[in-house]
Formats: sequence, C-alpha cells, structure tokens
Amino acid sequence: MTDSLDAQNDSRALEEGLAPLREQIDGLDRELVELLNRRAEVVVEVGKLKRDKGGAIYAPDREQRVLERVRALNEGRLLPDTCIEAIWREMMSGSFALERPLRIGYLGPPGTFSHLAARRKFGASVEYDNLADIPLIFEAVDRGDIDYGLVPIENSTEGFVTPSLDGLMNTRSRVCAEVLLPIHNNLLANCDAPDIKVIYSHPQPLAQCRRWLSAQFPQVPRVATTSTSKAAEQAAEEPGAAAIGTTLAAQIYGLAIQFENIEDSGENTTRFYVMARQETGPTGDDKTAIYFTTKHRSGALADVLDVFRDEGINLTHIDKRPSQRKNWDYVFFVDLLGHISDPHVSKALSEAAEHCLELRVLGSFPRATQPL
Ligand SMILES: C=C(O[C@@H]1C=C(C(=O)O)C=C[C@H]1O)C(=O)O
Repeated sequence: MTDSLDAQNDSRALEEGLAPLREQIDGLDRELVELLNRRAEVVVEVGKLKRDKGGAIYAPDREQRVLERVRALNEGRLLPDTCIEAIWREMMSGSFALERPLRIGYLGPPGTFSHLAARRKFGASVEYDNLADIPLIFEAVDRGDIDYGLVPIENSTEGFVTPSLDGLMNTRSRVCAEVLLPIHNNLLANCDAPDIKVIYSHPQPLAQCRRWLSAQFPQVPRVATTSTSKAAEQAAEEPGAAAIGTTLAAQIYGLAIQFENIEDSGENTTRFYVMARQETGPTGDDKTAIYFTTKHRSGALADVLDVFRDEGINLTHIDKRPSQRKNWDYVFFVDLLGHISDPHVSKALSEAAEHCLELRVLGSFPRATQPL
C-alpha cells in the first residue's frame, strides 16, 4: 500500500517537474522551426541565383566551410560535434531539395556500404539511384542521368578498388568531393552459426575479414558476389547461407546479425570519390586527384615525383593500373595536397606534365578529415 502511494507520489512529482521543462522545449522548438524556415528562405534565393547564373547546387567547398564554422561555434558546448554535424548535414540535404531535387547514384542494390556513404553524405531529401556496377555510375554521371555518383576508391585494409580506378581513366566527369566511411562488417544469416554452409560477400569485405573467417569458419566456402547487398539477398533466399554486409542490409533483406564488427582491422575505412560534372572551389585544405602515364625512359616516374617533392607537395595516395591500351604500360593515380588553383600546385602539375605522355587532373576537392 505504502509502496503504491510512494509510486503515485513519484509519478505526480515527475509530471509536475516535466511539465514546465517540456513547455520550455516546445517554445524552443517553435523558435527552431522558425529559424530553420528563415534559413530555407535564404537557400531558395541561393537556388534562384545558381539557376540564373549556372552554379552547382551541391557546393562541397561551402559545405566544408559551413561544417567547420558550426563545429567551431559549438566548441565547449553540450552537444557533441558529431550530433551538430549530423543535424547540419540533414539541413543541407533539405537545401538541395529547395534549390533543385538531386539524383545521387551509388553501387546497389540498396543496403551496400556505398548506399550508407551516400545517405550520410547527401541525407534524406535527395533521390537515390542504385546502379548495378561501378562503370554504370561513371556512365550515368557522364550522361547526366544522375547529378552525383559515389564510387569507392580504396579501402584502408585492402587497397584500391579496380573498377573505380579504371572508371577514372575513361570518364569525362570530375571528382568534386571525397567521403571517408568507417566500414564495420557483420555476418548476417537466418540460421545458427554451426549450420552455415556458405558465406557470400563482395571480394573486398571477404578480404577485410580474412583472418576472422579463417578462425571462426575455417571449413566454410566463401563465395564472391557483385555487392554486399547481392550477398544478403542470396543469403535471405538460400537455407544455410550467410552474407557479410551492413546492418542496413540486415534490415532490408530480413536477416539476423549473427556477429558484428568482424573486420580484421578496427580502423577499417573506405574512401569514396563523389563524381560530378562540376568543379569545386578551394577551401584552403584541399586535395587534387590526377592520373598520368610516364614516358618510356629510365627515371621518368622519379622525375615526376621529384617535381612534387621540389614544390613541397605532399602526396596522400599513389596507385597504378595497367593502361589497358598496351601491355606493360601503366597509369599512375595520385592524390596530392593542395587545390589546382594554388599557384604552386598548378606550377608543379605543368612541370610534371613535361615528364608524362599524358597527365589529367581529375579534380580538386576539400580534404575529408572526419569519417562520416
Ligand atoms: C545554400 C547553398 O547550397 C547548398 C546548401 C548549403 C547549405 O544549406 O548551407 C551549402 C552548400 C550547398 O551544397 C550554397 O551553395 O550556399
């Protein structure tokens, strides 16, 4: 009896305490909605100006500055930066819809890591197109079927993504932004672990989880699929099949998450390029992506690299692929720190071009410092 009286008193005190606090929250929400809409009215003006004068709707340089600014304003405050950034990203997603609805392409089917990266970068107020393979993403941007296309470039554990580097050689589009996404692989299956007879996934996650798979499932065959979501789709249909994929794929395809975070490296991260038919202005903390083929003489590659060293330009990524035009001819892909409009960068690139058969600038874009 006393217990239930105490409980009633507590619940009344709770209600009485909550009521004025919730009233304060309601008032603040009213102001926030007002402020958000006042911001949106200015965005509509920006959109009109861009349509009249031909500006790009998504401005990665401005996005970077807005996020840096709000992080600085938030310094020492209560909400973590990640929360502030997520709110602003969603708000900027709403801005796109007000300026002009955007179509974003990614490697599908839905539920892939590319899908996650696209959603975190562009938010809920754009349209998404899932494309069956990476060459189709480049083609769709080139043709103008989509406004922006996300392509995975390299993974911190497994290195470069072949079709993406090949796509860069053949596209007319530019790299306008980069995205870093922490990759957490999960083993998805609707049967218990001992009943798993086959594990499907894209070759990249299979490689990223190689040690874990050998320790946990040494006898179970691993079968490559075109994407992690294809793997999840197959695992959902086939008894005794498992897939390595995202938690989003588990939701979409109705699979249980048997094991989380099974990647061999805890810092497993994938870097994506955002491809577009536009160029990005400088922010002061940028990268430039290029590819080149060197002349056939000894020391040609060293000559190119010397130019960057002499200008004090840091290279953040270098990979090579066969040119696919002639046997044993290679194309080198380099990301360097600096924007093409920086005088020392453009000088170094013109000098480097003298040692090359071909040198193409793929684009300058803000350096991604924080994973999404
Ligand atoms: C409003 C703009 O367009 C987009 C939306 C932004 C925003 O909401 O702050 C920022 C950059 C652009 O991607 C702009 O270019 O300023």
